Order: sequence, then C-alpha cells, then structure tokens
Amino acid sequence: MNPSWPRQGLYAITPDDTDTARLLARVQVVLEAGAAWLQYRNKAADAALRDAQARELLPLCRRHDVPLIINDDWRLAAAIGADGAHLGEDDGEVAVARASLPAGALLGASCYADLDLARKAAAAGADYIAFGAFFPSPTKPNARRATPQLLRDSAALGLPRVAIGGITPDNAPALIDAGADLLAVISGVFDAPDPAIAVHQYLTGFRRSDSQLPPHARTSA
Ligand SMILES: Cc1ncc(COP(=O)(O)OP(=O)(O)O)c(N)n1
Ligand SMILES: Cc1ncsc1CCOP(=O)(O)O
Ligand SMILES: [Mg+2]
Repeated sequence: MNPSWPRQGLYAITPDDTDTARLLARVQVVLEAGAAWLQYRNKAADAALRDAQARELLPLCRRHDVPLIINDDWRLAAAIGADGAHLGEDDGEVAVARASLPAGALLGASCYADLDLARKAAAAGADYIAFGAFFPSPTKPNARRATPQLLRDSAALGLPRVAIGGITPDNAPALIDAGADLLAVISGVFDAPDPAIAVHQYLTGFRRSDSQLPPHARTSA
C-alpha cells in the first residue's frame, strides 16, 4: 500500500446512483470536505456503467489525492488503473487479487464478524481488514453484525482496521475508541442533509479520540 495514503479517517463509499453527473458532483463535495479514501460501489449499475463511472471517478480522486478503491471487482480496478480493490466473500480470492494487481495497490477484505477471516486475509496479503456491520445499516439491512470488541481483538494483526455498517457521527466515536482506523460510510454521508457537514462531523470524532492520546501519538500533532 502506497505509504503516502492516510491510515486513518473517513472511507466514503458511493451510493447506488446511476446518474453519473450527479454521482460525480456528490462525490466531489465529499472529497472536498476531507474524505480520506473513496470506494466505488454501485449495486444498481450494470458492468458497462460501472466501468464508465469508475473511469470518471478516477481523475476526480487524483485531483484530491484520494485513493480510489473498486468494490467487488479487482479486474476492473486493474483495467482502469484504480488504486485498489475491496473484496468480500463472494468476490474472489485475496491472494489471487494480490498477485494480479500492481505492486502498491490497496487491497481490502471483508471479515464481517470473524477474526479468523481477518487472519487469513492478512496472510493472503490484504492491506486492510474490514469488520461490520456494527449498527443497523440502511444500505444493507441484512448485513451480519459485529461488535467493537472485534476491533480490539484484531489490533495485533497490525493492519488498518475498517469499520462499516450504520455508522453515524454519533456512534462513530465508540468505534474509533475501540480501534477503528477508518470508518466506511455510505448513507451517513451521502444521505445526510448536508454531506460536507456530515464529513466534518465524522472527522471531529477522530480528532476527539486523537486528543486523548499522548502528544507523540497524535495524528494531528
Ligand atoms: C470497506 C468495506 N467493508 C465491507 C464491505 C462489504 O463487502 P461485501 O461483503 O462484499 O458486500 P458488498 O459491498 O459487495 O455488498 C465493503 N464493500 N467495503
Ligand atoms: C456494504 C456493507 N457491508 C456491511 S454494511 C454495508 C453498507 C454500509 O452502508 P451504510 O453506511 O449506509 O450503513
Ligand atoms: Mg462485495
């Protein structure tokens, strides 16, 4: 994983928007407000639209120095030169993606509520491990549920830990305090009345947690 990418912050994930101009405008607001990473995820788009939208998001992300990670499809990530891919249990083997993507690509794996899956993902070369859903998710109501203890228990793996699922500015601090490095959010950002304000609210959660650390350990020192 490129060392210049932040290892903490808001990991915005795109909503299912098939209007490409609108999607780009919505993402631009969120990147300008300070999202650290962007995942392109669109369950409403067919393969051609996903290809087109991902290609259009790439220069936008580059302008903001934000890595673009493609959900589900490491081949699409490789084909368009995106910065990485996120794989769940139905999206192929982490080891195959690792071996196929260029060196430095950012590869993430869903580990749901399963520490053993996280160990296996780490051994297969994942750059980050994702747990959740931590709270009821408006986007994925049937997602398996995880508890914050999993974030503590996975610290020893030494990889950035991503939390996902129903995360709001109000419940985010509990996950940050439990060790989440990145908060992956769809509805809490993109369905907020003002997405830029929502981004700032999530980032306040990190600063609040940061200020409780000794000065040498603060990301904002
Ligand atoms: C950061 C992050 N974590 C988890 C997921 C979920 O991946 P998956 O289980 O493959 O489910 P879908 O997103 O494909 O519905 C994710 N996308 N991103
Ligand atoms: C993809 C995914 N995997 C678990 S919950 C979820 C959706 C997250 O969206 P939201 O932030 O709206 O709950
Ligand atoms: Mg998936």
